[in-house]
Amino acid sequence: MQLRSIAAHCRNTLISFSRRVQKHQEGYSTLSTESCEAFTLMDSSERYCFNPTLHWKPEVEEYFIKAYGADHFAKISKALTRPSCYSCIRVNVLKTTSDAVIEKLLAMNQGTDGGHIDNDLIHKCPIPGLNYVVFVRGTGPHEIEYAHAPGQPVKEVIVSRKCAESVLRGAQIYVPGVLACSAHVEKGDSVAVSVAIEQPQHDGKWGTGITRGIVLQGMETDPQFSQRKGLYIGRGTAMLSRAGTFRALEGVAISMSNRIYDLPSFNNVLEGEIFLQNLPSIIAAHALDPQKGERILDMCAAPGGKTTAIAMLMGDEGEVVAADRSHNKVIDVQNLAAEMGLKSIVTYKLDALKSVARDTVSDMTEDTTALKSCTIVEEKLNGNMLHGENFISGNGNGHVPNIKGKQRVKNGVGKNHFSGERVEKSKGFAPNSFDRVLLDAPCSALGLRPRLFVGEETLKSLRSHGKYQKKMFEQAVQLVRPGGVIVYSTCTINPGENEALVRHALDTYKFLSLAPQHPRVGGPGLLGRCELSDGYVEEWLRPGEEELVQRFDPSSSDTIGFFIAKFNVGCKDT
Ligand SMILES: C[S@@+](CC[C@H](N)C(=O)[O-])C[C@H]1O[C@@H](n2cnc3c(N)ncnc32)[C@H](O)[C@@H]1O
Repeated sequence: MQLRSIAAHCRNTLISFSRRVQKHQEGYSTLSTESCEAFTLMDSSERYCFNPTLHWKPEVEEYFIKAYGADHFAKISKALTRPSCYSCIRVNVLKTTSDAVIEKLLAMNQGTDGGHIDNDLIHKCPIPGLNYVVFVRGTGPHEIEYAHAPGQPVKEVIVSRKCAESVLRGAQIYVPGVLACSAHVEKGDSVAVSVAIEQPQHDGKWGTGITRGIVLQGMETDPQFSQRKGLYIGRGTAMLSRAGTFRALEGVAISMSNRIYDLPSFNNVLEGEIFLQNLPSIIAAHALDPQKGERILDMCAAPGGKTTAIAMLMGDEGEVVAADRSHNKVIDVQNLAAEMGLKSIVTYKLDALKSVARDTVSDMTEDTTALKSCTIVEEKLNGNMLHGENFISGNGNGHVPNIKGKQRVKNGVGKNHFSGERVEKSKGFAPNSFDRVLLDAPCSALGLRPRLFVGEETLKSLRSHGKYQKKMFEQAVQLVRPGGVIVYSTCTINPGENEALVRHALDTYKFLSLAPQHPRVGGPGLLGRCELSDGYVEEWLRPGEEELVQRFDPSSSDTIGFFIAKFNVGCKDT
């Protein structure tokens, strides 16, 4: 009962925050989705809006409609095309406080790309225990004239879909993102910016039909004209001429001055003190409930958002083992840990499918961490809880993870143990050697927003994510000690990667049970099962289980689509 009221409070808080924010928006010259559509109908040839539609493969649409119902899925689909209108900043409380960060951001009075931050737009997260998280509100959608001035010929630029997705999140337009441009665009010209979204082509493949560098003819005479309707993302100033843009290999091509969605960007702002992170990701770290002195595994860690959140929650005392299969991404984790001044993070390059050391005995002789972890587990099982410093100091000899490539020298790298040139490869870890494991699984990412194209997703590709995740989960189950915890999370709305994984886990590993999560902000999971026309059956949650998982729904509050399940690990002999 108490849990339910806290959950309701948290959900209401998030929703009321969204509403407050909507109200706030009304003070600006903004346009709701509905009025935007009406506006398009009244449209003169010079005025456009941003109102894209996601086109799903029919088989995928059928599946999601079975899961959510047609209306709900249409709302989710529409919400995914818009950016979330607040930036969520996790403050590094080991270095500073949210009050100090708010003060500094207000003193700067802008994000890096010029978006203004004023008092009304910045709030501490009201969810109990999360007041170290700061929300900065963006604005939009705004009504922006397509033409620079009434009656003037419009100079236009079309950018790639990936470029537009970043621009909608606050980025500038870089040279590689520009696909097409009007003739005679010179440096300093004001240009209208639209996005080209993949459409089915004559050969059956998806494409934009645009050859990079083509000249836009302008308005109705242009073959791409109809494709730009409803896909206008704002105006900017050309930083290069047309010829310069298509000659250059890098650099800013268009500096955006008027955006349909205006979100502050925090690139290079307060490095080490803040980290931009979606709220559900922060909540996933809380759900893991890491304790000081514990040994935690983050199996798919890069770029390190949750790893560093976990280390921070542990007060940087204990050991957070961060693994990823990509060498360069492991370096990203190292850099982030160094930047945030976190000493408890140890990084490895490791395929999560091979996380359990195959020959535990011989590997332990090669891997001092594995050897040490066995001792730790034994001592823990004997009731001898060790402290974080013990873990770290024992880790020093020959186990110094290193930074390769860009080294950030800000924020006291000297205090950190990342100082050399290598990425350590791991041969896997001993069974039962972690207190807690986070599997933030690679997934279809169908919860990330804004997303302007999903046409490449098939039922087959969605199902293959589910298979891959089950294999990784099997490794997680072996690595966590009896009495430990596994948190599984994804950033997708696909039940096949969420509820179906939970069903599989509970049915396969009888010693696992779903555990309550704190805080509880997301909604319930999906109950029942789904049978598709190809005969494929997917089992989801059973009554009583739905309130134990967290499902973040982009159509019901201003969030990315996300899913979190927490498992308690019982005695594995049963
Ligand atoms: C969802 S992202 C993780 C995000 C990260 N947890 C964070 O919060 O910053 C998934 C990560 O899994 C990694 N990955 C994909 N397949 C993997 C595998 N077989 N083994 C280890 N890592 C893998 C990818 O490189 C990617 O960095």
